[in-house]
Amino acid sequence: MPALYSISALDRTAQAQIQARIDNKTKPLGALGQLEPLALQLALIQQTPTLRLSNPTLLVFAGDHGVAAEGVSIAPAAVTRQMVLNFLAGGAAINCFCRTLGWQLKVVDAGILEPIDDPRLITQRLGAGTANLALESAMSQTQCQQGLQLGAALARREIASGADLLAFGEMGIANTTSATALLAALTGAPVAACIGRGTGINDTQLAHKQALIEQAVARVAGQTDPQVLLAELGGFELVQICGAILAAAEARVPMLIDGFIVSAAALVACRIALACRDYMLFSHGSAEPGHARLLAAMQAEPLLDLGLRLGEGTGAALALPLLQAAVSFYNDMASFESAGVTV
Ligand SMILES: Cc1cc2ncn([C@H]3O[C@H](COP(=O)(O)O)[C@@H](O)[C@H]3O)c2cc1C
Ligand SMILES: O=C(O)c1cccnc1
Repeated sequence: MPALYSISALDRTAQAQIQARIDNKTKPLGALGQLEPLALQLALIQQTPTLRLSNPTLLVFAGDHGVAAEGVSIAPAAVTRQMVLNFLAGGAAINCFCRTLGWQLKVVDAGILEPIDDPRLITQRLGAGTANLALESAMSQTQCQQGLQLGAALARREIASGADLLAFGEMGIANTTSATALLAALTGAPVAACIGRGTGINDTQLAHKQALIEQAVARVAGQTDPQVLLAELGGFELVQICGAILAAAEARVPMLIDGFIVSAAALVACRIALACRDYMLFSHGSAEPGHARLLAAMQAEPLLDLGLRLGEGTGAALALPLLQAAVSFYNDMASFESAGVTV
């Protein structure tokens, strides 16, 4: 049973008025570049004269992948759990960026191999890792449905406790294999045009990864239902991110989409309910080659191009100051009239 989401496209009635406010700021027309459409989108989402971005929340979802046993990553599946412990200890790249930004990180066990008993971890496990997607469905439709609901419920709780922006990150060894399979299956692009080296695998591993993804995509040939494809090819972290995205869009809360993996979950969400695209902001272009294709499928223009290929929500964290800058210029920058500047 597909979930029903009540997601409305943006109300664009005030668009001309918002654009006029941006154009009347004391600067040449368009001179704030990409920050201008960013402010416009935030203003259309929030529909308030003063924009608010005081409580951004980053949720990092972790899950394990059965296909990792095929050696498609530089690391074994056990590294997912080790990295979750690293997140909890504050030692990962994303922890450093969050500290720099004064941003709180929340970590979710969506289904890593072995549970971790730590009250700081949000535990909503769908299982002990997925099945090998090359051979069989990664998870059941029931698990997928449950994952969408768990992700959505978490997003709703965060929003109810004041989050005014949600950002998503992920950790899951081999999840570029899952994300690539989803990209190929959802867009019909050949696997060879979607694939990349993820964590940095060698040529032999890359060839094997491609053969496995081709096998997975062939296994689901003819299937177009995004939720079915998500269960077949996804991961527990991807499913929960997808549910969280749908819930954020339903609540009209803006969200920051990170790199290749989170973008794959975002594309699934768009295929489930196209209107959720209106609430998405894209942090960066990943060095993972398929990311450009994912972004194109969502007509998305990322903010940063730093050659990142890490995930964890690192790009989303780095883009947050740009969102804050867009909000501050929209709220506080003088207009030509108020400043008495005549051009
Ligand atoms: C130590 C380490 C830290 C990471 N942090 C994020 N990823 C990233 O790499 C993984 C995806 O790439 P692949 O499909 O090649 O495994 C994900 O866990 C992603 O978050 C990491 C990977 C490793 C090894
Ligand atoms: O862009 C990403 O999200 C990414 C790329 C490579 C490896 N892990 C994540």
